[in-house]
Amino acid sequence: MGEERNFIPPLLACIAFPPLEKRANPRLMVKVRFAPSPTGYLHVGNARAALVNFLFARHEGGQFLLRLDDTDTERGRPEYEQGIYDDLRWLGIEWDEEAKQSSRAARYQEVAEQLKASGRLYPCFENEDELAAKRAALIRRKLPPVYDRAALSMTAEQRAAAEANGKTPYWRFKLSDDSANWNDLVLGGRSIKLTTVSDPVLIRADGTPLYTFTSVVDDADMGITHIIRGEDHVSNTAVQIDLFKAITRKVLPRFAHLPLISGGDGEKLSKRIGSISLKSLRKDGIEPAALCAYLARLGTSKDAAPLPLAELIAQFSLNDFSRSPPRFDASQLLGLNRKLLHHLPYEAVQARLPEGAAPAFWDAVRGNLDMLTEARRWWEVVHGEIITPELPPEALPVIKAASETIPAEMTPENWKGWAAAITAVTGAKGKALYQPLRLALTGEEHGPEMAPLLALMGQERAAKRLAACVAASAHPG
Ligand SMILES: Nc1ncnc2c1ncn2[C@@H]1O[C@H](COP(=O)(O)OP(=O)(O)OP(=O)(O)O)[C@@H](O)[C@H]1O
Repeated sequence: MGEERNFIPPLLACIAFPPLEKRANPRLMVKVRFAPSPTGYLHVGNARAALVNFLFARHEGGQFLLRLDDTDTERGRPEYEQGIYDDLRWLGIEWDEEAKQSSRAARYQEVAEQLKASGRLYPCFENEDELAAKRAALIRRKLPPVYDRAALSMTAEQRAAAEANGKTPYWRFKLSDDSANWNDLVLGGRSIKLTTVSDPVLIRADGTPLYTFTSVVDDADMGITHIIRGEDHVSNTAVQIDLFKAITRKVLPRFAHLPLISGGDGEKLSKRIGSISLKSLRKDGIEPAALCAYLARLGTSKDAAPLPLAELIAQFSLNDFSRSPPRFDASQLLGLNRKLLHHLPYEAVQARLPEGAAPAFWDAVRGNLDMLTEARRWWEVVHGEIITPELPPEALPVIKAASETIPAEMTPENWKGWAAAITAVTGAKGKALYQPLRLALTGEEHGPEMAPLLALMGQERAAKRLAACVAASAHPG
């Protein structure tokens, strides 16, 4: 883990975090966790949960734990696990500690035995059909479909008889008769009467523990002080608070439930169906810093701004989050990506530019990129080949005059004088002058400023392109 913790993506290498021990006040140590299941590649909703936990931890000088909920052996896969590490590192999210639920089976077993001994975990034998029939009967009587605890009143003989008949019990947690109250740091005050909730199943008939249980045991054991997660977990919270009190005397963690992000069309995101994954955004050329800046402010009262991670940490507050669910807006993310690229120094992108690209190239093109991958196209324009365009007859005099007046050396300063010389020969100005020239020299209608591009392209290449354009336009097809 040592090496992994020190990994800082090149883009963020300029931002130094003080070592944890210098920031932390052990008495008030905040500790949060991001607990994804490796059942698919992280999507933007998961990334937001991870980022908000990370920003909160760093803002408070606390610790950030990455905990893999890897008990779903059917859907979990090693490549998804690797994907989680890769995606978080790509975003610049470092974790201080790592845990895996798959290695904690003995501990879950131990806590389950304690709950059984105290009578809070009881065996049940009803199958799905029997439970569905009970629920339907309650609904017909207009009563809430809460489990009737029939299994709790079984005698030892009845249990033994059920097991002798080949039934294996699964285990429910006996909820208390109280209310679970919490002051949600995003949603506000919440109170849920536990008598309106069914006793949750914590252990399946095959002995494997369920998320509701493992998550509480881990949060208690690992000293989590704040549980920041998506609103999809809010229905678990009342039960988990009761369970937490049953297994430990520790202080309850605080809760913050963030409204879920929906897709561009309002659809629900899911790892399992591969919604807007970080992997695909990375492949599309989105900068991790742009995604962080976008997600840090999504669903908050603040406007998105292309801020570096250190600034997002400094300005972070859970109070900024609104209670309404935000939508993922790809065009806003792209806008931030663009703004961010414009300000990135050469050193931050050098490794991802085409081989041989120097600072002058980056300075010439960066103002014109939506994504860094587009730099390759401009590299071709200045150092490679373009498709020679065919121009309409009225544009030909400009190109011919350009060929005749081309300066012996192509420097950024020569561009204005050259354009004036073409005007003097043809009378063409403004769009009538610049449009055909740009097309003939770059093959593109729009792009970065011509002066630095031409200097990079060089006199010889420019002259060849003008000649080829004259030939192609004079003999179209
Ligand atoms: N659309 C979403 N918006 C914001 N947070 C989300 C969204 N979906 C999941 N999360 C949060 O991401 C974290 C990781 O959750 P989890 O691994 O269960 O993801 P998931 O996408 O719901 O997975 P799956 O599709 O496999 O059920 C949790 O805190 C969860 O609340």
